Parts: sequence; structure tokens; C-alpha cells
Amino acid sequence: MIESFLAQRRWFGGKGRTFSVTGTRELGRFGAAPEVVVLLVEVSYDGTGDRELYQLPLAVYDEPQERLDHALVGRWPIDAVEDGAFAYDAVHDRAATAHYLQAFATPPASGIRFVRLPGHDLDLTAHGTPFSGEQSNSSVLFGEDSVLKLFRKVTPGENPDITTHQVLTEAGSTHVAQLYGWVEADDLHLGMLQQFLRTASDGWDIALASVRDLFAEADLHAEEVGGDFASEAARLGLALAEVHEQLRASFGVGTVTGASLADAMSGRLTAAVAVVPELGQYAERAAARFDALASLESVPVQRIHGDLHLGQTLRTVLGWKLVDFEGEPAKPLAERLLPDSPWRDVAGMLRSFDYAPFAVAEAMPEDDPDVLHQRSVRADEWARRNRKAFLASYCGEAGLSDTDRTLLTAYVIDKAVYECVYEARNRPTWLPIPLAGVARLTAD
Ligand SMILES: Nc1ncnc2c1ncn2[C@@H]1O[C@H](COP(=O)(O)OP(=O)(O)O)[C@@H](O)[C@H]1O
Ligand SMILES: O=P(O)(O)O[C@H]1O[C@H](CO)[C@@H](O[C@H]2O[C@H](CO)[C@@H](O)[C@H](O)[C@H]2O)[C@H](O)[C@H]1O
Repeated sequence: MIESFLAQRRWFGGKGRTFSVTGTRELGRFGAAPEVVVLLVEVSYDGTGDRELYQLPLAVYDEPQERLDHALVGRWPIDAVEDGAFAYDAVHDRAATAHYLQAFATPPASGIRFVRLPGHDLDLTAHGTPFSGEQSNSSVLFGEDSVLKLFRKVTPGENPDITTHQVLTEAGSTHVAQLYGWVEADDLHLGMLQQFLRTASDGWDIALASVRDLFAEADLHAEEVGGDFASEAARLGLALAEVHEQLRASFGVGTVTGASLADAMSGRLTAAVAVVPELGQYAERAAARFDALASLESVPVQRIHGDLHLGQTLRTVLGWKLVDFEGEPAKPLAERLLPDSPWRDVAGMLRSFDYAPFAVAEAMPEDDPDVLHQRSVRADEWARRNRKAFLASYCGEAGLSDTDRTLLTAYVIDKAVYECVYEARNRPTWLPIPLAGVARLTAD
């Protein structure tokens, strides 16, 4: 029963693999009519020994609720066959999400703890609406006041999305949505409540619109077109520099050897070649870039975003905000919590500027070789211009030292290699984007 429900959810990471539910545990319950029951579900992947934990908040009703048919998980208790109550995914039920909001104001006596930070009067009258965009977790918007993100795949221990937002909120950062509180049970972080950014537009969407404007004006250069993105790219660079500075001040700085970073990158490259054999032709030249990194004795590391790209940035009337500090979802939590070089985040953004023109071109099929040539020149120009604006602004007056350049080059290659595997598995028609990136980055 739960298996078929999971298999159809966008947020379930085990789609396409053979799995079964090997355990369920009730973490706590609160509210009435419906009662919200928070279930922890253990998923095991056949023949691999891999196991994952998923959070399933349920709205439990005595009678079937037709309006929630699409969110039916099954009968409750879960092993009741015919005479049990009815359990629905709580995220989709306005009455259940109202219990969540109320619980932040009046914490219930329950295994589920609701922690609230001072400084914001919650609008307790706001209705909960499930977020309809693409995401790996499940968010509920409470009017124009707050957003509750419930984590789906959970791991015991600290969730960096909460702890990083907490530190940045307390430091007064203007580049994140303020953290209002979080939900936890045992040693699990289950969700977080944040400021709703009412005037936000997705950075990826704005970048695509800018490229479309450029392609529509074949004779003009990027800087001559109305939708030029370079000043936004520069503001993003400054925002990231400020966030990194605040994270350094709050979490501190450590050091690691360049050799340890280079080893990890080489290992990831070897694993990636096994998935994307076309990468093999660039392996030797990529290794030379990693060797340069290995020669650095000491590399500063700190808390970073960990998975930064244009889709993790929001432009509001008050400037750029960064969202989703959870790190790369595929990495184990322990790895995501390790301090890393801030150049990883810079590299993620630089790669995103390469992606945008290709994504637009892919959505505008064209046979005329002249138009195609013109577009490819413009695409290159757009990416180059925005990479340059972002980087110049991130580095500020200090500019880019030789050591910075060595680090950045290695991190950008590492990210493009990661993207090759990501695209091969998720969007094979987009594989040429990161492959072209690896080719360019490793060219002499
Ligand atoms: N505080 C916020 N206010 C408004 N929209 C937000 C906020 N935080 C995130 N979003 C939107 O929700 C999307 C998903 O959020 P994100 O934190 O990336 O979720 P996930 O971890 O599930 O991928 C973002 O791409 C952004 O468009
Ligand atoms: O946002 P997620 O944490 O789920 O990140 C994963 O998916 C991203 C795609 O949605 C992927 O990003 C890649 O594609 C983006 C365009 O869709 C592009 O802007 C990024 O630069 C590129 O890396 C990300 O790598 C992956 O981890």
C-alpha cells in the first residue's frame, strides 16, 4: 500500500529501483478531526543493503474524504484492511496544515516538537496551500506570510537547511528568507517554517527570459538587449560573497589539504566515467587540473550552500535570496555537513550560466544552419558575459589569485562531471551541456 503511494511521488528518491517498505514508526500525533499522525517509513532497496527513511505526515479521518482522493495513502492503522480509518497525505489537506500552523503558536503535547524563533507574529488565519512547483521535499504556503517545508527523506542529526538558515537569520542576513521555526522529533529534523518571499521570481526563469530576448534579436549583443542579465549576475555575486562572509563569521573556518580534495574529485571522475564513458577522453586533462589542486598544502574550508545554481536563487524587490541549504540531495548527510571550499558554490553558479542558453535553444528547434551558428555565438557570449560579471563581483577588489584560479578550475570541472552523471540519469538529452563544459574546461 505505502509502496504504491511512494512510487508515484515526485519527492521519492527510489523511483525506478526495486524497493519495499521494511518498517514504519509513529513519531507523534497532534490535532483532531483530522488527527495528524507523523509516520517514519523505512525503505529498503532489494539486494543492495541500501536503506532510507521517509517522512509521511498523515491526515487521519474516520470517513473517506472525496476531495482528497488524489492524496490517499491507505487505511489506518496501516495494516487495517477494510474497517480502519482513512489516511491522506497531510500536506494536501487544509485542515491538517492548519494544525501545523497552530502548533507553532501553541505547541501540542506530542512526540513532535514545534520550535519557534522570536521576532515574527505568525498570521494564524492564513490558509495552507501545497506548493505546486518542482521540489524534492513538500512545502505548504500559508497565505503571503510563511512557508512550511516538510523534509521527505530524513536522516538522524542536524539538517543543514535549518541550521544554516538559523545562523543567517540570527546574523541578520538580507540574502535568505528569515527562519521562523522548525519541527523535530527524536533526533530528526522534520521541517522548517520560513518567511514567504512574496515578490520572488526564480533566478533560472529570469536568466532564461534574458537568453530568449537575446535570441530574438539575432543582430544584437548581450549588452545591447533589454533583458541583459549581467547586472543581476553581478548582484548575485555580491550576495554570495556576503553570505559566505557571514557563514565564516558564524561557523568558523578550517583547512584541508589540496590533496584530499583532489583525491575525492579524481574518485568522482573515475566513478562518472563508468556511467558516462564519453567522459573518458577528458580524464587525463582533468587529472592534470586536479594535480594542480593537490599541490596546494592548505585550503580554507567553511560552511557553504553546497548545491548552488540559478534555480536556488530568488530575485525579490529587496534583492537576491538564496534558498535550500540542504546540499546535494544524493550525498550522505555526514558528507553534506563537512566544511568545504566556497569555490564549490561559485563553481555551481558558473555552470548554471553555461546551462541557460542551451536550455533555451533546446526549447526552440531550428534547422537553418545560419541561425544555429548565430545562436551558438550569442549563447557563448551570454554565458561568458554573465560568468565574468558574477565572478568579478564575487571577488571584489581582491580579484582572483593564482591559488583561487587553481581551486575554481578544479571545482568547476568537478561540478560539470557531477552534472554529466546527473543528466545521463535524469535528462539524457541534456548530457551534451555538461559534456561540452568538461571539454572546454579541460582544453589547453
Ligand atoms: N521562502 C520562500 N518564499 C517563496 N518561495 C520559496 C521560498 N523558499 C523556496 N521557495 C520556492 O520553492 C522552491 C522549492 O524550494 P526548495 O527550498 O528548493 O525546496 P526543495 O528542497 O524541496 O527542492 C524554490 O525553488 C523556490 O521557487
Ligand atoms: O535543485 P536540486 O537540488 O534538485 O539539484 C539537482 O537538479 C538540478 C536541476 O534541476 C541540477 O542542476 C543542473 O541543471 C540546472 C538547470 O536545470 C542548471 O542551472 C544547473 O547549473 C545544473 O547543475 C543540479 O545539478 C542537481 O543537483
